[in-house]
Amino acid sequence: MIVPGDPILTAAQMRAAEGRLIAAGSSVGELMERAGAGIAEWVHRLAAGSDVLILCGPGNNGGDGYVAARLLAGRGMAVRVAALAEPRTDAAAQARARWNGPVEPFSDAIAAGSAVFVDAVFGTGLSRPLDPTVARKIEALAPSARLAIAVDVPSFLNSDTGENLGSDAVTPFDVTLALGALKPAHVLHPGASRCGAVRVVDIGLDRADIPASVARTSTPSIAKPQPSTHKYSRGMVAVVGGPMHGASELAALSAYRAGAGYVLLLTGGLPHPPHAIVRQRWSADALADERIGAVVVGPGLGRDDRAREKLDVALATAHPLVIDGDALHLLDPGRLHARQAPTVLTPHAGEFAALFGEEEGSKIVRAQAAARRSNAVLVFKGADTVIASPDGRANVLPAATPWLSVAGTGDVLAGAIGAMLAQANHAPFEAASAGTWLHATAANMLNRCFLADELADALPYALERAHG
Ligand SMILES: NC(=O)C1=CN([C@@H]2O[C@H](COP(=O)(O)OP(=O)(O)OC[C@H]3O[C@@H](n4cnc5c(N)ncnc54)[C@H](O)[C@@H]3O)[C@@H](O)[C@H]2O)[C@H](O)CC1
Ligand SMILES: [K+]
Repeated sequence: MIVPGDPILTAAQMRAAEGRLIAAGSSVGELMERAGAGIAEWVHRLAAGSDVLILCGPGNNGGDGYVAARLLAGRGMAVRVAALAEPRTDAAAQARARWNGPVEPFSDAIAAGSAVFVDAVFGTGLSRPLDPTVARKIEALAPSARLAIAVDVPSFLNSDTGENLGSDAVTPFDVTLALGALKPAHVLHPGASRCGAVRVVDIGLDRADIPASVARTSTPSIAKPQPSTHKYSRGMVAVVGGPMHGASELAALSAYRAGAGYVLLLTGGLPHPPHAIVRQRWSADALADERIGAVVVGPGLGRDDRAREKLDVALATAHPLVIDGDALHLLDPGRLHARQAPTVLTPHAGEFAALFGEEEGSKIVRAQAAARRSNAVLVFKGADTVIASPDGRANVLPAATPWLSVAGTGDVLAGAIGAMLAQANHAPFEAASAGTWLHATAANMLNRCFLADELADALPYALERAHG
């Protein structure tokens, strides 16, 4: 149900892919020519005749810049080139030698500025924090230009993590031209918000030859109900409630809005709208119904002994399980290995750190490690969301609308994932990815101040898009 999205490669994976192309007969110079040609094409199109300033660094990112400069000048554009340092790779030195125009000192170019600014200072090779004066200069040029374009990644970003290794300026680029494939910096916070629109430039990497285990989430393919469909085949979701009724109500509503056929809310109480939610009191055998396709536990559960008992019952069932909110605070993730049915955990950064510690590495790497350790699918939430499977696959959903920062949206996410997980033909990683996509897409469609209830109500419109 998840259509493979654009692959996301680390610097080491990019180097390995480049190495395979070179082993098959290409040279670094040829790859750089392709990269430079792709950049020149985009800059030519976007600059619409304006003059262009290209800042080149010492490595192959700078080499791409020299190639683009030569090709743009060849197309009659006014191009200036400035260098931070002399080329340090053979390919970059050759690219510079083929650039016939002058190379200005870095500081002079900064002072003069230009209508279109192309940042080819550092790419995937940035290995340590940038000299702050250099970082500040790059970041000063971006807002002063009519258009700021980054080659591969904005030069102050750690390509593998999306961390800012420069100054704290937040001015984004307008466009980032990712060479060959996306990098984590294009999808992970804060890098993603500095990149502007990201376009992938083809440099001849064969899609079949590059790792696809980490990808940007694409639109899932979710089947519409068919004439033979009945409420249980659409999925029965049981939401285990607790003292905070609103949270479990939201999860239950959301499960229906994301397409579930039957939603059981285990809180008891008098009937009240929406009447479609079947309310029952909690009992130790409340989850015994074999028709239950997924259980959601955590929203509004509380953290007392009674909550712990309910979580224990849910863990002991053979139902797929979404563990969210309060239940994450009660959980020992080591226990999940004993479960036969799949488990999805939905922590935000604080809950993630409490469960798995503050480990090194990008959000993708940390989510992958936690998924392996706990034998669960991880939905590591935040401005960006990483969905990781114990088998090593990961999907990244770049930042959705910041209007999501309101109470109850996490409960809506848990319910949407529950609905996806409850359908018999949905595997857990795909279900978690699809639920996360529906949630973000509904929020992006609203894209204004909303209540979590309204977000749940918008899910059917996102679902419609996923029907193709
Ligand atoms: N991989 C591919 O398939 C292709 C990549 N291309 C482009 O090449 C860059 C990566 O090139 P690389 O030479 O490895 O790295 P950089 O250009 O990013 O710079 C490395 C250079 O800079 C020095 N350095 C690193 N950090 C710092 C720092 N903080 N301050 C000062 N200097 C620093 C480092 O020592 C090196 O000397 C990739 O992004 C693409 O743009 C190809 O052109 C096409 C194929
Ligand atoms: K760059």
